[in-house]
Amino acid sequence: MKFERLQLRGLRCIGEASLDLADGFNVLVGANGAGKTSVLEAAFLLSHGRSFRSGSRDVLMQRGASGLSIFSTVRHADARVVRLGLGREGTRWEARVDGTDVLIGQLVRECAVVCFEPGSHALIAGSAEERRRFLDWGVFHVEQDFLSAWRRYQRALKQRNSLLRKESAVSEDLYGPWEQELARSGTQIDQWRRRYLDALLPYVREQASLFLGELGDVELRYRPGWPEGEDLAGTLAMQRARDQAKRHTTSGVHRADWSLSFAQAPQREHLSRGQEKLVALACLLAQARLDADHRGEWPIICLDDLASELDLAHQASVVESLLAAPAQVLITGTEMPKPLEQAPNRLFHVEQGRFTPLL
Ligand SMILES: Nc1ncnc2c1ncn2[C@@H]1O[C@H](COP(=O)(O)OP(=O)(O)OP(=O)(O)O)[C@@H](O)[C@H]1O
Repeated sequence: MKFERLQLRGLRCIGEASLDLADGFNVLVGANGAGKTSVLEAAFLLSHGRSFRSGSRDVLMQRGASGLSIFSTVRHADARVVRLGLGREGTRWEARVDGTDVLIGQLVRECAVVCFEPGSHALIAGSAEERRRFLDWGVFHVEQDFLSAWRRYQRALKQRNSLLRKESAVSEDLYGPWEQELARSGTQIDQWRRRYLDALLPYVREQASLFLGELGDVELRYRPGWPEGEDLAGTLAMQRARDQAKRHTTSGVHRADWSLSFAQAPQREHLSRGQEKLVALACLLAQARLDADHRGEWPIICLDDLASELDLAHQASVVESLLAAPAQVLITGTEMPKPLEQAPNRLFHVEQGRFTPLL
């Protein structure tokens, strides 16, 4: 899939801009603070409904502006075209698909964007929440019922936690239905995640051998969030007294995690900072490839400041693998990335939120 014309208004330093994007590599070059990353942020926002660099969408709105909007047509591999919009007027955020109001969460069904940026190494070095988010994004795209199971799980978790936090004693019977729901939806989510990681492993191996061949073979390990082999309903009932003391649910899929280990770097602490970034990139591109095989088209790939994140040889192998994909890529830099000097499909010079096409 690809963005055709990306139209932005009132986003950070961008007053108004319209970018006609090409099929392959779109390179945005400009000084620090010029507004390059803001374009990637807009692309990501249009697919995920959230920014990759700040928790709140509201900070994206240009200071003093009355509204923010992002529009784009997305052309799919089967030639289907959808028009996506996301914006805020006053205090309300709204999303549209082909002119019809939709929930912001529905945008992700229409358009997939994968983004590698300076914060991406958190996938390896950050909290388990980052890794669960990565995993669930992948599962969501292959398992139709994932979202509804996830919502049922979250609702039951909220209810059980609120029972655990009650000051006065509550009947133990009240826990039963919520624990059964947690076990039912949680066990389903657990199975989907394991299946997804099994499917992802060959893709991770392929990407990792390209970027990190010196580290040897890679394995993925999933930790479910409760003792392996135990039944979740039984664990929850058994741990109720402990959870009451802690005032929250300490076991379940919301506590799961996964990790990678390489033959030559069995623990994360064995990786250099640069290797952490490369592992994160290998995982993101592996997920993009799996997604491409599943839906028959590549997600849109955003690479923020690749030249300062990776050395030249690794930049070249990333570019080479994406040229072969083929994917639409949006890439930023203070200078033209060397491996793209010969052939960017489109080049924009960025200055103070304005975009000048040079190619
Ligand atoms: N809410 C806002 N309103 C107006 N301007 C903002 C707002 N938020 C951020 N900015 C400004 O917008 C610009 C954002 O730039 P962006 O991060 O896109 O730059 P960049 O070209 O990617 O820079 P770098 O190369 O330093 O990463 C910065 O100059 C920042 O000060």
